[in-house]
Amino acid sequence: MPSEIGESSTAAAKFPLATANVKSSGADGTELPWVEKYRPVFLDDIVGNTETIERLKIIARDGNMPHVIISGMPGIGKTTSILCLARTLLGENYKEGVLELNASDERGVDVVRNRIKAFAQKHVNLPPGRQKIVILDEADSMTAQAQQALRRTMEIYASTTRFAFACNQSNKIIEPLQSRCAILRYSRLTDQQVVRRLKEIIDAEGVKYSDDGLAALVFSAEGDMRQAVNNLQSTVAGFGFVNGENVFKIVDTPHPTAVQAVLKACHQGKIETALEILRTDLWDKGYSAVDIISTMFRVIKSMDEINEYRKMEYIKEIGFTHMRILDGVGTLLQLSGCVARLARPNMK
Ligand SMILES: Nc1ncnc2c1ncn2[C@@H]1O[C@H](COP(=O)(O)OP(=O)(O)OP(=O)(O)O)[C@@H](O)[C@H]1O
Repeated sequence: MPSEIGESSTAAAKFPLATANVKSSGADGTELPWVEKYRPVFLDDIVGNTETIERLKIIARDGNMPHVIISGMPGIGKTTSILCLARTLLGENYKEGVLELNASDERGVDVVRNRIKAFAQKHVNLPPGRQKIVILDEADSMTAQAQQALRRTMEIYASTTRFAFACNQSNKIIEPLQSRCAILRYSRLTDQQVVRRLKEIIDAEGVKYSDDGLAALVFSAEGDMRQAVNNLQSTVAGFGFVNGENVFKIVDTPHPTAVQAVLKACHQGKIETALEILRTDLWDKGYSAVDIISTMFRVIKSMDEINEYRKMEYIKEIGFTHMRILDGVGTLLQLSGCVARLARPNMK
């Protein structure tokens, strides 16, 4: 079945680089995106979600992989974990033993009926206790009909073929498939985990950086490692030096210091100052209302000078304004109203 072999070789080509053994450029000499260059090769290299990764390591050691669904937000290592697991389980048989299909491939009912079934029927010599693996990335974007068509295939060929689904929302996977799989949920990576990985890459690439640059990368990534690494690479490519200012220029979101200044002024009851900063440092610079309000939400959570009760009140107000903005009223007046309401309880 040449098409399946072709498919898996593309997959194999996607992750050939161990952290300790990195190639710096692609086949045509262009520099690889760092997310690919530093994509973990072994389960040990994956940062975060320790307990779940430990479970995968046990499966990798004992073989007999169950059908699995790995769900969680984007960029936290779901696909990478499955690829590492498949590589550990199948070793040199990876090419013939894996069929990887992602959202860019056609994955309708016909593909399930023909291609996946043909792969499941294909004979591949694997070590004892190992099965072929079908990896369905972004499985939540498969139609319900295509998912239905998988039900029987998964059962009939279970002795020779196992399925691994990666998705953002496991509830978009139909119940019958969920009940056939072990469901592993990945959580957002912590700031420390993102920092750790970024520092490894920074050291390996000899990047010049400052601590506020690192903090800005972590702040803007919100636990998404792919985003953090991409922003790091873009900042290096654009400015050669990673500091807070450069990172926020690259990610094009409001600088948290400006947003913090607005919130501080509100907390001190200085409404004119708050409105002035809102207008000149944020709105006039072209940031959208959604960007400003969502940065407000993230900044306020980390402002220790505000007591918990007041913080909750502020968050409620910011939340209501966020809703109105999402409803379509993203004007300066809307934001100014929010700022006024935040400042009011603190005014004499
Ligand atoms: N936990 C992690 N440890 C180390 N690197 C990671 C981790 N998560 C993501 N990365 C980096 O981000 C890139 C993308 O990760 P991956 O494709 O596994 O994300 P994903 O969770 O499957 O996202 P999506 O839901 O968008 O498919 C990897 O190539 C790797 O460089």
